[in-house]
Amino acid sequence: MSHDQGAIPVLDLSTARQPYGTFSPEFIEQLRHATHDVGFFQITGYGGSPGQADQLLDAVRRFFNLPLEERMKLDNRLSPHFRGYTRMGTEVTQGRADAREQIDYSPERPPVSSYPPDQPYWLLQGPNQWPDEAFPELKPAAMAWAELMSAVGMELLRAIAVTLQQPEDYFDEPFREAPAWMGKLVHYVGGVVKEAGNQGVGSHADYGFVTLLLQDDVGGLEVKPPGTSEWLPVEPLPGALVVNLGEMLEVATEGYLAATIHRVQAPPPGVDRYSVPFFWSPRLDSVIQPVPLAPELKAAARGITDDPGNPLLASFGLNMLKGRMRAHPDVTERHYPDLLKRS
Ligand SMILES: O=C(O)CCC(=O)C(=O)O
Ligand SMILES: [Fe+2]
Repeated sequence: MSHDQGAIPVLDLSTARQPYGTFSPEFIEQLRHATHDVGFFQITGYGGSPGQADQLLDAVRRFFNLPLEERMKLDNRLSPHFRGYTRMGTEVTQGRADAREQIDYSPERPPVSSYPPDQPYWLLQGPNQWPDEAFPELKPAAMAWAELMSAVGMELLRAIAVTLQQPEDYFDEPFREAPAWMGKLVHYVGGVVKEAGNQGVGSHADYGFVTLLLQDDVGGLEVKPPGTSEWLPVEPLPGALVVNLGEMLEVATEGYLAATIHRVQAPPPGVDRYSVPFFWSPRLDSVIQPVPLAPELKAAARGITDDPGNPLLASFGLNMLKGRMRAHPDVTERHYPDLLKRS
């Protein structure tokens, strides 16, 4: 059963499969509508331990309440892998500061010391930065969330493969062994970052396959469904995750599935908003091949976004690196001035 919120579908992931294991045709039809026609939706019934989501949001809130001096020990400018703490108002989207601070984290893997010049994305691999002394509970909570979200991301992608009339394991291969997911712990403020104005985070699409977003009850997230020009607010729904489609699905399907354009309005002055987006993403060296679409799906494909300011790349690693460099020009300038010239 779905309980849609106005135009925004709400799907119960616990009903996705039938008792004997295959996806339920009813769920697949709801998902096809949600992904192709609307472009984003919310899911409930995604599992996790009781209270896990609320406890994580609470931990995120407590981290951002630590003295700035403690947060700065994780300064992302110290990380050549774009990991750690981004100070308030220093991330850039659409050329403008965002009214948020955040921790970015990904799988803990050893840094790659040398790589071919055409594979610069290996620089994204490496260790995270955590407040081990000031707040030791944050890392296990964030990593447990990433483990849960990886399972949810894989399950959703299997269902999406079925909506595309493919076998359910169609997208499994690029995620094998070393998926390059990324999690963010985010704090938005109102009235603090003057240059940001009302931009919590500017209009963008995410660069992976699917994004699973946990948000508190403040609101401010808005999306633009494919082929429309109006922003729709995504009201917080307790117990649900918001799902966005990323650029890799647009590339793979020639736009039958469009990457969801979204933004966040900064909260009113004095109000704080917390969220935890999780980007379910494949290996850095994966190159996404076109899905062999049946004629009726091909006929409904809208083509790939042709934005000279944001060319979509079939190489996931290059697509992610492009996004990371653009969002964090200070990290890029400090560690990769040559790459900056090349791009
Ligand atoms: O915080 C949110 O609601 C969305 C954040 C987002 O879109 C992002 O970080 O990519
Ligand atoms: Fe996003």
